[in-house]
Amino acid sequence: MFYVGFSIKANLEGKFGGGGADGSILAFSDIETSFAANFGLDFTTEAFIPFALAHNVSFGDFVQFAGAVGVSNCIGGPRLKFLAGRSNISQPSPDGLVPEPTDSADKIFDRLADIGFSPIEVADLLAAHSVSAQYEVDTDVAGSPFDSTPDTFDTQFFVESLLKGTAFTGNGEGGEVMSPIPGEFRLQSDFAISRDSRAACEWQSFVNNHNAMVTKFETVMSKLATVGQDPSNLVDCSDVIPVPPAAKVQVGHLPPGKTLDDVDSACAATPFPSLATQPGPVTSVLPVTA
Ligand code: HEM
Repeated sequence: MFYVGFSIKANLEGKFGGGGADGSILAFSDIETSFAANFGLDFTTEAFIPFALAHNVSFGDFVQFAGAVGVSNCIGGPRLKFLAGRSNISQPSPDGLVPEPTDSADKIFDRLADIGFSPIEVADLLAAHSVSAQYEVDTDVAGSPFDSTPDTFDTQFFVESLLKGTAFTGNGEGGEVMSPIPGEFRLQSDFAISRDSRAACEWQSFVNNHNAMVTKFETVMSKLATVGQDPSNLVDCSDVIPVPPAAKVQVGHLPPGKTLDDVDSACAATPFPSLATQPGPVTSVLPVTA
């Protein structure tokens, strides 16, 4: 839900490449929620639009405000910067700008480079999947989360995404690959990025460093929130964003039953850190209720 339709390349070529973080997904929700990559976001846009209108806030500001408040509710979450003052005039984004779970790492890195993000920054952004679940990739297992602690903004997503996959949680279609824990859903895109040499060391660096993960996420989210905008025209209203509950742990753990042998080490420069295995029986992960 944080994505922005924008293309530096198209804009340079004189074509409309999307207005960036301009709230066009709310202004033109009927058009943009019909794009395959935005499937299911109609529930969110329907909920957001009346709030933004009732409080006379631009759609672009409202999307960023809702995202910042949303993640601030998560234990260990970031306190995202919130800049206000985006214009409420936008055009519908072109289709095809939002990455899909079936995309290769090359395709995603090219797409994100076209809005100004490096592969390392893509890894930083994907901390968002620490508090995420899927509802639309496989509706039969709606709510299956991307890590075993979807209510906590912790490093488990980075740990568990590097474990060898053993079984499908869903039907294995639409961008699902095998996950290491029953009930956990793994996107092919996360699998590919976590093991790609351009992002793998950044990805691995977070497994035992919660603060670095949060700080880097805050930085890249500031950038994402102003794609297509001139930040000097916006006013810093970050004081209105709540302070998230503090993280309980800095270092991730291997889930019960897993050892370092189950890790796909993908960073050539540094060995995977020696994480403890959580004691107890092997469990499965329950779906998140929306
Ligand atoms: C880089 C490529 C990315 C791909 C291919 C991707 C793909 C996906 C997919 C397929 C889902 C499940 C949607 C559903 O079935 O309901 C999802 C969920 C989510 N993603 Fe991403 N994502 C990417 C990057 C990001 C980024 C950069 C952010 C934020 C900074 C983000 C935030 C989220 C959130 C918050 C959810 C959970 C939505 C919910 O719980 O309803 N994703 N992502």
